Amino acid sequence: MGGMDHVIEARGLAKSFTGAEAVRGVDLTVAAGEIVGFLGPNGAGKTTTLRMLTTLLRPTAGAATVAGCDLVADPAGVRRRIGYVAQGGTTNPSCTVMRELVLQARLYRVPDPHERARDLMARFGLTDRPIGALSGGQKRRLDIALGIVHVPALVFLDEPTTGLDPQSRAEVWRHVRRLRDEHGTAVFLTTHYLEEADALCDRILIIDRGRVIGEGTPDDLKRRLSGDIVTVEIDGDPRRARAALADLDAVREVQVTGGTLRLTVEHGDRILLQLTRALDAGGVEPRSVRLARPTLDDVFLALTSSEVTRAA
Ligand SMILES: Nc1ncnc2c1ncn2[C@@H]1O[C@H](COP(=O)(O)OP(=O)(O)OP(=O)(O)O)[C@@H](O)[C@H]1O
Repeated sequence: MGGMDHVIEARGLAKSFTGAEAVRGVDLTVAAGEIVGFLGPNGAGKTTTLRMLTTLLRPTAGAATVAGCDLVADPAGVRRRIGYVAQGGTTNPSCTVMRELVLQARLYRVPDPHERARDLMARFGLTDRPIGALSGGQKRRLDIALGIVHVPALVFLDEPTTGLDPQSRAEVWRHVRRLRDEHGTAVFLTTHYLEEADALCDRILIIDRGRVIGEGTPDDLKRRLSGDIVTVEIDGDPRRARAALADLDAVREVQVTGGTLRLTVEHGDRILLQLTRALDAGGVEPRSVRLARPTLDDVFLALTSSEVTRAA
């Protein structure tokens, strides 16, 4: 670990406010070009962690390297090298899109501010209008364009699609993916939408009560929870079906309800054929076989509510 392959490396990052430990020792790494989502219930410590990583809040303990600079020793270096898109943005409604982009480009000493502004407008599908006249989705796209005007290797997005309709949300996701795919930009984002984390993120960190309690790709997290669920409907004797499946290692659990078998399996996509062959061999004809994965909502609820039980 370490070196230029990681744009964030944090160890034991903590923040106490008088009377409250908001973040209690967070370790995290983000690789170059990675899209990482930070999820957690209200008050979990997401914003506090994000504010520490973007130098807006000084950690009480711990250390981090962000975009190659030491967070505590060189906050100005971190600020120059990262992009930060705050919740709700900070733009002036009477200013126009072009002017705002040019100003931001000048602020970051981008070589040709007008050229850069035009390029970003084309890329984010924006025309030059007063910012106050933009739709919610266009405004968010402008916020992101402003955050990356200086081509940072890492951009922080705080709840990038909160309040947007599904279509505008999908549009923002498409732009975030393009940032990564075309420019290798790493993205660290907070979100309350599990569907967003699932669709957009390479990796997810789940934080609760100031600690990271789960981490992995969306698929890893779902698999770790309970495996996949295969539902098999049969016409004949369910006992016969159960016996036919008894020798399959990948089947962890079988529940029978009438003519329906609900199997908990490892890697459902890989064993579907094996499963139907075993049924064939046992002389059982399935009427239907369906594969379903647990959703990220299931994972999130299981992790955060088990934490509550443990603490109680
Ligand atoms: N300036 C502050 N002074 C005192 N306590 C604070 C301060 N900022 C945050 N906290 C507390 O720290 C904890 C974590 O807050 P934080 O805003 O980081 O959570 P969050 O995960 O971002 O929540 P949300 O999803 O609601 O935005 C909360 O209990 C909050 O009340």
